[in-house]
Amino acid sequence: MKFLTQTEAVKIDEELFNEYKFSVDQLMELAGLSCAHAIAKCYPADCFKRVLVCCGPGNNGGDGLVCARHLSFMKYEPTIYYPKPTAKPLYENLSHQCKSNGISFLRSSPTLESTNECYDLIVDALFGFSFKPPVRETFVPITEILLNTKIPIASIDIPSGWDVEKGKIRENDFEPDMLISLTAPKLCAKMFKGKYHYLGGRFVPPALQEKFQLNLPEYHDCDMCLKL
Ligand SMILES: NC(=O)C1=CN([C@@H]2O[C@H](COP(=O)(O)OP(=O)(O)OC[C@H]3O[C@@H](n4cnc5c(N)ncnc54)[C@H](O)[C@@H]3O)[C@@H](O)[C@H]2O)[C@H](O)CC1
Ligand SMILES: [K+]
Repeated sequence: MKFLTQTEAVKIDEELFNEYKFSVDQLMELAGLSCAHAIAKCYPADCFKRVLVCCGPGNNGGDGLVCARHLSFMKYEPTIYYPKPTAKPLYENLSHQCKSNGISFLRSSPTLESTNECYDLIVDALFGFSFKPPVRETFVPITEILLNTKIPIASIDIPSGWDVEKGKIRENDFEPDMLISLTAPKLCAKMFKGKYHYLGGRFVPPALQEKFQLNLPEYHDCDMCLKL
């Protein structure tokens, strides 16, 4: 299986939109749904009910909003922390759908103590493959919580803050318990040492897989995600 550079990840994304005519909403829905499925396989709702979903300003954050909505249908109780909501219809609609499904949004940053006390699992949907270090000020408190909490963290696509290609290179980069690589793993995933690595985003057309020589393993039956 191929591990993608940042440029390859961006190129595949562009081809899905431009050549294959997917809309971002379509892919985000499938990506977020596959993350919820992978999480449900590893952290059952009866033990990991209270989930803090941390969402960033880009599409990784959008995946998080979709994931939170699906988790709420799977007997979890998600809470969303979305410190920099993006003023675009896509994100506003996703937020609205979460609220309409009874999911609450935190008004201010949680503390390490409140996080440890109130949640059983954290979903990291802060940054994906377009992240450029260093982490900007708004997101510093939450990344410090991710670094110091003992609650398991499931990262969507990239552990937020990691270099997309070189991985965990900074002292304060946190170590997630789970990584769900979307489309194909990025190079940083080679450094992942957590318990569960899943592949999600079962939407890559065979011709595109071939063109980028992704060499993806086969998904089973009707599964949305695959344990790597
Ligand atoms: N093809 C696929 O597999 C799909 C993947 N999806 C998800 O989309 C992300 C990539 O999304 P993108 O919008 O390009 O970027 P990010 O979410 O990674 O982040 C951009 C966002 O973050 C801000 N930002 C960047 N660096 C920093 C920083 N140092 N500090 C603070 N903020 C930062 C930037 O300004 C933007 O606002 C991919 O990983 C998947 O998760 C799609 O959902 C479906 C298709
Ligand atoms: K992430």
